[in-house]
Amino acid sequence: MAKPVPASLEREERLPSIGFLGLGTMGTAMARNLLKAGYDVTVWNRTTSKCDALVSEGAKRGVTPKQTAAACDITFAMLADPAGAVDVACGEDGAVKGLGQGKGYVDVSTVDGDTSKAICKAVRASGAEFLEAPVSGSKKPAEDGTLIFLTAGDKSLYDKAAPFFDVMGKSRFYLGEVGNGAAMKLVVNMIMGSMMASFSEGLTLGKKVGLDPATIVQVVGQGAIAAPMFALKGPSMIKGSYPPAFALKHQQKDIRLALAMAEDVALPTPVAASVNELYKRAQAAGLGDQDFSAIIEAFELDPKQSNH
Ligand SMILES: NC(=O)C1=CN([C@@H]2O[C@H](COP(=O)(O)OP(=O)(O)OC[C@H]3O[C@@H](n4cnc5c(N)ncnc54)[C@H](OP(=O)(O)O)[C@@H]3O)[C@@H](O)[C@H]2O)C=CC1
Ligand SMILES: O=CCCC(=O)O
Repeated sequence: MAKPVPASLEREERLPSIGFLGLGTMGTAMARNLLKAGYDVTVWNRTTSKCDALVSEGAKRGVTPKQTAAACDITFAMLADPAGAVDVACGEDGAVKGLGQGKGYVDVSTVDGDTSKAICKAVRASGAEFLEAPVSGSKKPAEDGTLIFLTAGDKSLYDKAAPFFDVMGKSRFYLGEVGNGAAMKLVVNMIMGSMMASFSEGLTLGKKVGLDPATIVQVVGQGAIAAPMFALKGPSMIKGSYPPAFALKHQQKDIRLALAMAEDVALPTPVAASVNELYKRAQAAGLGDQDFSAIIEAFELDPKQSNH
């Protein structure tokens, strides 16, 4: 559901032009909401055909991240992982080469703090401002404009980007220094990945001892451990169906980054460490592009099995 046209649009003042780099599951939905809100949006994706739909809906087509950033006031980036985020920001035709004084770069990818700080350094060296803003919420919240933005970095850019966050999301947090947004996101996803693994383990045990998995989902949904995630994913999990909203490979990346963050502060994380082994086992069995709820399959896989 598109949000109402911002009041500033009705005053016909020049609105900031927006670049959006990375049109995967999340980026496409987020950029579409900015377009629907009436903003001037230029999109770019490594696989260029993924831009076609939004261009047909009125977006401009960016040629490279550099050209896109040069043409826009504020550029968002929504990439798979640290390598992708660095490639797009700092690579051969990276966005940083198109940035400069008066421009802003908002990286909404889920990466580690060190990656975020490295991109921030390169962006600020161009004279532009930087904000990390990873999001909580998956495909449907991205489509519905109900994401939660976990931001950190240049406060003045946070203030400039606030109307865009409010089009794409339901809430936003400003967490101070660069790295704090990444840390908050990794903490939340470490918890979420462990919750999903525990839910999967319980469903598998219940099935083994003869319980009806659908009834387990119902009972869980009515008690103290009820969670929207279990209600959303449970019915398809028990049918062995895992339509990708949040790919298992990205959840494993997030847990891997969270474990590294814990290592940096010498904190033992036995739960996440064991859960990570399950995600790695599922990924080795070829489930990486399935939804992260496919983790349930890991309990019945041969630990030595690998499809790679
Ligand atoms: N899906 C979800 O529920 C959520 C995901 N996230 C995070 O958001 C980010 C994006 O997730 P999602 O949209 O699901 O991921 P997708 O896998 O759907 O999309 C990944 C995007 O990154 C691009 N990409 C990857 N590597 C590179 C590279 N080296 N150079 C240029 N572009 C690259 C892909 O381009 P191409 O199309 O060419 O492959 C694609 O546009 C991830 O960090 C994820 O952890 C955060 C919250 C929720
Ligand atoms: O990083 C993606 C997690 C998905 C969600 O927050 O529901």
